[in-house]
Amino acid sequence: MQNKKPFRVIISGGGTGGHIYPAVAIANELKVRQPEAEILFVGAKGRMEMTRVPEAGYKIIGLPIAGLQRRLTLKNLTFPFKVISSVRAARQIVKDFKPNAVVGVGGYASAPVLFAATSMGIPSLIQEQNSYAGITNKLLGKRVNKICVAYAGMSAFFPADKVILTGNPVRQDIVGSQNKRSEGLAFFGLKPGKPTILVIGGSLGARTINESTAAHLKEIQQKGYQLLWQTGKTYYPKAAEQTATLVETGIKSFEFIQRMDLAYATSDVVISRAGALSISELCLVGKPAILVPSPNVAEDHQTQNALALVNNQAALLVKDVDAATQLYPAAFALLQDKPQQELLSGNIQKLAKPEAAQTIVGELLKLIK
Ligand SMILES: CC(=O)N[C@H]1[C@@H](OP(=O)(O)OP(=O)(O)OC[C@H]2O[C@@H](n3ccc(=O)[nH]c3=O)[C@H](O)[C@@H]2O)O[C@H](CO)[C@@H](O)[C@@H]1O
Repeated sequence: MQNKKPFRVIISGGGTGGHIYPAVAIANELKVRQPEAEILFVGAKGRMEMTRVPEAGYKIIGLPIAGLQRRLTLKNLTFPFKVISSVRAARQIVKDFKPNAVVGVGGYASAPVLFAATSMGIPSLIQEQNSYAGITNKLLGKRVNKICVAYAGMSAFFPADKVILTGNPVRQDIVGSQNKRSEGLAFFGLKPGKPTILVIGGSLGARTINESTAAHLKEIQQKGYQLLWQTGKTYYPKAAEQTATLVETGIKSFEFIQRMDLAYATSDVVISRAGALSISELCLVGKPAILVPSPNVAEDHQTQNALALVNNQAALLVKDVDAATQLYPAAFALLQDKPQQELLSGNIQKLAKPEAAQTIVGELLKLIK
């Protein structure tokens, strides 16, 4: 299929920030290298990408696709129909947009779009964020041309000749966030002299981390610390109530933080889930971190993500089951211990891959040419 310039690229996938933001980072880098390129996102109706992608300045179309529920529910009866209509819709989108290449970043929409594109012979690339590949990406790996990964040893899941170790692409504003501390303090209304804890529960929030944080709010205040606490949608109304009288002392809760670059820049210690993108971002910003891997993800891959850091003395780990008793004692101890902060910060920075977006876009452009 011959296209006239400017060339066109579809980026498909989403579901959570860990899939959406690498996609945005790839799109941004593509725009830097090829300002004329037309980029279309394809996501899943009702999921986070349908708001976050337009916020980042890109057009998105939603497919009716949804996941299969692990429990037996009536919703599962509609699953095959949603898959069929999504595959049809994906084929039509690919036919209409006539992309020169298609990128898949994981999440529900990735599969039908890449399936359609590869069956039409359109060059394609997958970006796999985790150290463990799910079933969909394993199947797609056989069909696509290239697979950009963030961890060594991924040829256990994919054909070795297609795998390229690039790292996870991180948004440029986060890559350059080191010098934004005063901007961050002003943005969040915090004081320069007080140490700040940043709490992030992945893009959807984390119940255990939220509960431990709620239980320690008084102590955080008494110790003179500030807090930026991202709770996710479900917990936010409760957290907003719990922090209402503490806001003046620099203890603040958020459903979602748009300016993660400023949140990282402002913080002294970070408490976080161990999603692949959070890990990649923490490496780039070089923050001392305590990771609490989610126990609810496939093959316990967040523990694997976290251990890659912990085994290099680049982060601390508190298990989800121990969070209630151990998380904040560990955070308070770390805030008191400058040498430990410096050790973790130095080591975590060594694992950063700041060129990931550039390398991936380089591979994509090679495919198009
Ligand atoms: C529960 C679940 O399935 N988690 C998976 C999901 O992670 P999930 O999306 O939760 O988390 P990640 O840590 O990978 O990425 C979060 C992304 O959202 C951004 N962010 C987060 C909070 C916020 O308030 N504002 C904001 O912008 C972060 O900066 C980051 O870019 O995808 C990851 C990548 O495939 C996986 O490793 C995780 O295991």
